[in-house]
Amino acid sequence: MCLATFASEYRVVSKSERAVHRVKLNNDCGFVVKRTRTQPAVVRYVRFSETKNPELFYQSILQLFLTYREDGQLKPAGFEMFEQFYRHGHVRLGDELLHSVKAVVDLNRCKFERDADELDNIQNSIDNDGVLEDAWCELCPEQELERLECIEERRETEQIVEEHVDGIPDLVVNSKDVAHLEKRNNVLNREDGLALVRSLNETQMCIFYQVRQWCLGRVNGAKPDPIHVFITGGAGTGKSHLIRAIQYEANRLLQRGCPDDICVLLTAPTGIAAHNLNAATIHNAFSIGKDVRLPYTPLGEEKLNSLRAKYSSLQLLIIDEISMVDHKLLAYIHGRLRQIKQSGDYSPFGNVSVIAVGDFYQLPPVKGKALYLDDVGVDLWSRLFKVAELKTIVRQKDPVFSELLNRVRTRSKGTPMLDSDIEILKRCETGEVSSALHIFPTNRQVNEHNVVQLLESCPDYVKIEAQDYVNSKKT
Ligand SMILES: Nc1ncnc2c1ncn2[C@@H]1O[C@H](COP(=O)(O)OP(=O)(O)OP(=O)(O)O)[C@@H](O)[C@H]1O
Repeated sequence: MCLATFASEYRVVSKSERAVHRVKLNNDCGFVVKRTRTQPAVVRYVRFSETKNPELFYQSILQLFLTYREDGQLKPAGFEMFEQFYRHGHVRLGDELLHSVKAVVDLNRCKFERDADELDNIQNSIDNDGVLEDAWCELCPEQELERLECIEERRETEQIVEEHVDGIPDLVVNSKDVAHLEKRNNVLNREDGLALVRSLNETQMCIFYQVRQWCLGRVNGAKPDPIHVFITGGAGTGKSHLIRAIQYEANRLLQRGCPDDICVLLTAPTGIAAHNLNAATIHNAFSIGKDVRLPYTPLGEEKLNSLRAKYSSLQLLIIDEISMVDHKLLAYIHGRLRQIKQSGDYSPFGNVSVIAVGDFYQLPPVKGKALYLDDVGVDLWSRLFKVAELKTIVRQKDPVFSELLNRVRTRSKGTPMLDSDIEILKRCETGEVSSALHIFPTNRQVNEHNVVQLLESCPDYVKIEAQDYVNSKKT
């Protein structure tokens, strides 16, 4: 056996130790015993550099991995260098056959030197470039970030505990009377946030991670280009669910330590859409009037200053229900962000990243043209935004019904519906009068339904005739 095998499988027995199966060494050199462990022991030995000290390198590997009895056998007559013997020599082993020295050494060596080449490369790069100060951060930025966050969170908790121990009288006596915490209602706690992220399906997760990667790039100072993503998909494919997860994660990553900074802004074009998402309307968020006209009218200094202060940290804008945003409104968002961010060039949206979410099969803009129809002026939509599509309907568990909904969604006006689809929809009719939300195709039907509902819920109504008038432009 070679020296490395011997060192890993046997151990020297001290004189006083009475090991049962000890083996006596020749020339009165003491005793050894086979180790009882199932895995060979790790052997530590000096590693010489093959390029810098070739002679020592080859001598050491021959000593460790070739079977020999005397030192002279490692460089027999006829070989001037250990390397020569390693490469061209032959030895006769216990099986009486002639073996190449290289084959024997390499075979034994690979049992002990796993990943040795990688380790050599690392050692070389450390020798040449020195130790990287933040190596872990480069290798695995996400884990490093989370580690730093954990440290930060722990420090904060420790601080709070310390303050509590010191005992601030007002807070200790009756905290309810003297202080209250204001909860920001669109901020999830870590547990709920993680649960939300874990609930995403594969496609949602893929988009989520792309945005997360961008956020990490920003936080790590890599200055990635702004992203422009259009997340689309039919009703119930989980668009809003996904943006809630994105909003949570992007806020968590970008908002480094200042909870009041607005780094991620969630908006929607209409009040109802904004209310449902706990978001701001686009008009309100950017001080945009009701009737926007092009060319763009810049915002006055006073309002601009307050928006600059409010959005100084803004890095990501999310616009839900993008199907209701028209070209003019998008141009105004671009204009406002350019003014707020003082980008000084024509970079879209003042270099703020934008995630637009919606479904062009759903409601179009109240006035103006939908974004997928031809652009006016600068192209802020079709060439800029990358499309990410969610296809699986998660709102419905029944796959047959989901497919039906998808067919209804993409059906053009003249195409008849499948008989089987009509039959399934008819089966859903219960005939019951219900207070559930009703959807009608025309305003007239909506008004009729609303009046009926109103009279039912409030029979003692009083009718007051409205008097409408128009302000005279002269006065
Ligand atoms: N990955 C998921 N796993 C389980 N449920 C999900 C998932 N994604 C979304 N949901 C749920 O499916 C329902 C529909 O999702 P969501 O409202 O986000 O869809 P949407 O695409 O925004 O629909 P719409 O276009 O009608 O607004 C919600 O109740 C949501 O909680």
